[in-house]
Amino acid sequence: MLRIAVPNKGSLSGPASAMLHEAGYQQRKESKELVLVDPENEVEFFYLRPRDIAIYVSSGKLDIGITGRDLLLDSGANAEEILQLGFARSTFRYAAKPGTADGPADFRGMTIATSYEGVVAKHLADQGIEASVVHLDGAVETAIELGVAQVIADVVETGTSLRNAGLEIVGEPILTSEAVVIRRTGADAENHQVQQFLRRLQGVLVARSYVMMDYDCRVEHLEKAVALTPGLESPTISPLHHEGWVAVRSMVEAKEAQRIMDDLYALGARAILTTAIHACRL
Ligand SMILES: Nc1ncnc2c1ncn2[C@@H]1O[C@H](COP(=O)(O)OP(=O)(O)OP(=O)(O)O)[C@@H](O)[C@H]1O
Ligand SMILES: O=P(O)(O)OC[C@H]1O[C@H](OP(=O)(O)OP(=O)(O)O)[C@H](O)[C@@H]1O
Ligand SMILES: [Mg+2]
Repeated sequence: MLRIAVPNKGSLSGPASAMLHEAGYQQRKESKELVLVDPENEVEFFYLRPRDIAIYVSSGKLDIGITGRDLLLDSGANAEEILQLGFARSTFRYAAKPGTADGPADFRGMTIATSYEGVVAKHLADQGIEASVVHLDGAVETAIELGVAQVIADVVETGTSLRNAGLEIVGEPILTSEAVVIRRTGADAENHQVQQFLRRLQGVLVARSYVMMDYDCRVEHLEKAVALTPGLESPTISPLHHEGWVAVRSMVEAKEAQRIMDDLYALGARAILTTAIHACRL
């Protein structure tokens, strides 16, 4: 049975469970459930604090886990990313009151508040900056107003939290993060169950970002049309009863679909349809 760690709270929890559900796995119905066995898929899910997941996975007690790249790096655990999942995207950045610092070099002697001590201590050490780091569990933006620190290092998505606290970003992003699947570093890459699990999640990622496009076009326009819709492998071309016309079927990126439909129409293609993909194995 494959043993998988899933975030039980916070920004990662809902989207992770939704993705697993979309991939055909059973998911817990109550947020208090800590373990769920899915016998049909031979998988056991452990709902754990996102911050603890890399530690469980690196210990070898669980085969794989879903967590944030920033949490993985902060933990220092012996685990590695094997798939990027595209949700809980964020950057991790320094921020301070305007006029405090132009860049990290100005942090010398200052105190930096963060929930990600591991990441911050390493970043400062790599740059040779001596500053104090104070650990806070959350709502780090308030630390400056309350005089606990002059600088914070925190997760930034829209920047709303920083703006509301009257803070501005200092320097370049320390890292960019998203939800990732992790396994213990050096674990058997060929493990059949893990490979199957990853293929299912990859199927969800493709189904979410691609649509199937069908259209009819004149044979003499086919080359140009196919250049617009090359597909992942190659488009399917079928003859039409109407001579001189073919039907084309190809996967296209959902965010490009409307532009491609306009371009195909301008080329003379007609009956241009897109349909959602519900599941897929590439
Ligand atoms: N506003 C956000 N937008 C996108 N990703 C976020 C956001 N806040 C946190 N994350 C990401 O979620 C993960 C942190 O999960 P965690 O559950 O610890 O934090 P949280 O969502 O802030 O919940 P909590 O309220 O428990 O602090 C990290 O990978 C982080 O980058
Ligand atoms: O740039 P934004 O879109 O504002 O998002 C970033 C904020 O979201 C998270 O906070 P959360 O609400 O989880 O509270 P926390 O600080 O207690 O973790 C994160 O810690 C930032 O504070
Ligand atoms: Mg948070």
